[in-house]
Amino acid sequence: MPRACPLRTARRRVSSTEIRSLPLLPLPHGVVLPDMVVTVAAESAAAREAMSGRTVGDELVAVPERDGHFGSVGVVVRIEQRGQLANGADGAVLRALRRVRIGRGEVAGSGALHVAIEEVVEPPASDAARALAREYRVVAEELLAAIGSRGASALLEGIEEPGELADTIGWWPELDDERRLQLLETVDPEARILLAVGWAREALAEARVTADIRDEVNEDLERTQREAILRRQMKAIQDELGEGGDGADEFATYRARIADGTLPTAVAEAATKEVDRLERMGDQNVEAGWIRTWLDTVLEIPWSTATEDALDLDAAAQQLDEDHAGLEDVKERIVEFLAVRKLRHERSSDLQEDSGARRGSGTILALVGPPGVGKTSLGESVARALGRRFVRMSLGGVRDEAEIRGHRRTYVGARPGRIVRALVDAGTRNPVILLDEIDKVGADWRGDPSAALLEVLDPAQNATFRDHYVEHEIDLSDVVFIATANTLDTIPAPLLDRMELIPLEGYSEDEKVAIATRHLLPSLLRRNAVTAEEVRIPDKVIRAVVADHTREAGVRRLEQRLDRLVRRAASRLAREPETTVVDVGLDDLRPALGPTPHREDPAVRTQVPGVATGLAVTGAGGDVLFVEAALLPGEDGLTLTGQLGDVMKESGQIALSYLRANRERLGIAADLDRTVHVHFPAGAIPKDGPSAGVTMTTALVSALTGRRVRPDVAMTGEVTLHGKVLPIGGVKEKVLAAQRAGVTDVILPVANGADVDELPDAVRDAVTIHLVDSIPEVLEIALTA
Ligand SMILES: Nc1ncnc2c1ncn2[C@@H]1O[C@H](COP(=O)(O)OP(=O)(O)OP(=O)(O)O)[C@@H](O)[C@H]1O
Repeated sequence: MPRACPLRTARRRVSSTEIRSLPLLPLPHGVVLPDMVVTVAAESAAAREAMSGRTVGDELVAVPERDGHFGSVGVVVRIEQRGQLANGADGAVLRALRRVRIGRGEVAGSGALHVAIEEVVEPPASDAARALAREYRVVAEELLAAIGSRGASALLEGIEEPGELADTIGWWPELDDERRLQLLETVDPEARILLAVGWAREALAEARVTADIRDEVNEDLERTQREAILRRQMKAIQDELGEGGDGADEFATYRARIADGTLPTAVAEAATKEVDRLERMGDQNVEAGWIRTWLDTVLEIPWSTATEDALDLDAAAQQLDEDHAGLEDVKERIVEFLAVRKLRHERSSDLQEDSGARRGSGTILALVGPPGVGKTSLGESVARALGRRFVRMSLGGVRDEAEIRGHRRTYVGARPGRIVRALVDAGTRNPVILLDEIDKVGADWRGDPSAALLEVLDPAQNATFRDHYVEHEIDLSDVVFIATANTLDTIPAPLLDRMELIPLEGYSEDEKVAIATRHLLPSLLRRNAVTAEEVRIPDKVIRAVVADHTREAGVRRLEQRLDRLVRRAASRLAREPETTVVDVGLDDLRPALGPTPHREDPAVRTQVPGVATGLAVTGAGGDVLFVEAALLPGEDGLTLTGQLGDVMKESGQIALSYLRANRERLGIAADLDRTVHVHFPAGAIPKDGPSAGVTMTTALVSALTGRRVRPDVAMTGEVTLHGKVLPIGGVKEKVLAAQRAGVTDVILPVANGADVDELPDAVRDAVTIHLVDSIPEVLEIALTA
């Protein structure tokens, strides 16, 4: 809120410290900022008095007046012109010169109110203000370009001072008066340019959305008009050829399609009405195009076309095995899911009363895991096993409810939502629809797509799903929905409740090599039209690609790298007729794939005391992360940096409190009443969770005692105030990440013992797992002597 102070009208002489006084021109509407030229009507008595007897060249001070209060800052204005305005009122053209603070007021002999003004001396611009000014220039130019007013940016060119530049945001016509007032009263140039940058960015975002909507509308209108013109031309040509193109054929075709008995009665009736309307309307009407699009959509929806389910569970299990190496648990759970479906199907007549149980499967499978672990391809396998069509629907970045449920037909550019489009793509009413990246659905002012998804996924409601565009109920109860997600954190709870979660973890090196030889390579060879006899890639080469040229939880990048090797070999075969076999060896990796990518190496990072190697799970799988701790002079306290969430900050506090309480036992001689700084590098990535507790504590003890952390040790675990180590999630992901980073020893909470038993043998052979119960045990293993 702008600051306002009641006008003080003490009848006394202006004190000598107040520099000068000027007649006060009240501004009940609008705000005048320095450098503006404005026309003002002397409407109120106060304004008339202020202007009476003033001529061109005289100065006044213009001060915003709101609810009988004057602001504390005004602008000195010079009269440029006097005269009558178009409405007969007395008026003047004023040029605003500079900001001044308003002091005491006094009524002069003429009856006009004079106020003392104090010149504002702006401090020299700081570096921060100059940086903001540069930023402002960039944003303002983009803003002007977005509204098609590029030339106007020249106006900013001559303005050097950040404070002056900030005032130009006041010219933006959409800026409201309250903000203009705030701008006027913000005397500090750095604070002012900061405001201007923020508002300019906001205006830019709005202008972009408006431009997008305009483009969409124009595009649709253009398309409709173009279609109308083409139809007219087609008709003219048909007339010329004597083919009697009076459109009768088109209507007859629509009517025949409606009459073929596949549409539900209500839909058939509505469609017939639309054909009648179209027939009456004539091609010139833009609406004709919209009706045709609607009819085409409705007629394309597979209202009653369905595939017959193959419910042979052994065949399904075999299909899943053929398509995927490993993943035994996952495949087993999918077969269980199919078994339940089969039972429901067979017993559906017994379940007549319970419509929820009768319809569909009741639950939705959700495959959750890092990228490239085979979630999409498992979905495809399920479709193949059931003998159903498969459609993938990517939900990444969907923020608009209409994306799911369609736009109403009254909306220009309306079209059906993705669910309907997926059914049309499948061509059957009972496909497998993969809702890809359900964790990336977001909500904003356009509505919440997850509400629409909830309806789609709810067996009690999805038999009567309504798309806004189609305007009729569509039965989705026979669709099998499978969702995929990288993480559960961002999935709204009500959606999660509907889903049966199947976690997929990352693959170990051996598993990756097996997937590559059994699945990826054969299909890559086929795709590049060569055989395994012609292009030979031995296991040791694949292993080297896995270990040195990829660093991922899944096999997506591995597939790309192998594809590059196969393509190079295939192109050699094509170019050199004398070559019949290409043996890809270790020496070929560097020329084909480039140097091995740079790694954050724990051995390098932990060369100084105060750095410990932790393990974390991100949306992309497991990863190592380093925690740095340092002791600084200053007040006692804890500084945590690196974009940490609240839970992580709390575990920092816990670590420090534990150290304070156990100083002697831990051999800490350093003074703990100083500032302790803990930083998580990769500061651009937000991090949260309690599992970095042991890593923080270890880094702190290392910094405080000067003992380095062993370079080959990585750790994870939550810590309590008493130094107990509690269990954490994502053990397999974390251990695999440690192995990829060349770590040989991993410290885990003892309560995670069961997870360790589940690790592949090869992984357990490669790294030594230490199960610990308390911090002293961690330090014993992790710190060097
Ligand atoms: N266990 C496996 N056996 C055989 N092939 C696999 C296995 N896991 C992954 N793949 C293959 O790896 C490739 C990438 O898998 P897919 O696209 O299914 O990953 P995803 O988990 O869906 O990833 P994203 O989350 O990025 O969509 C595919 O070619 C897939 O066939």
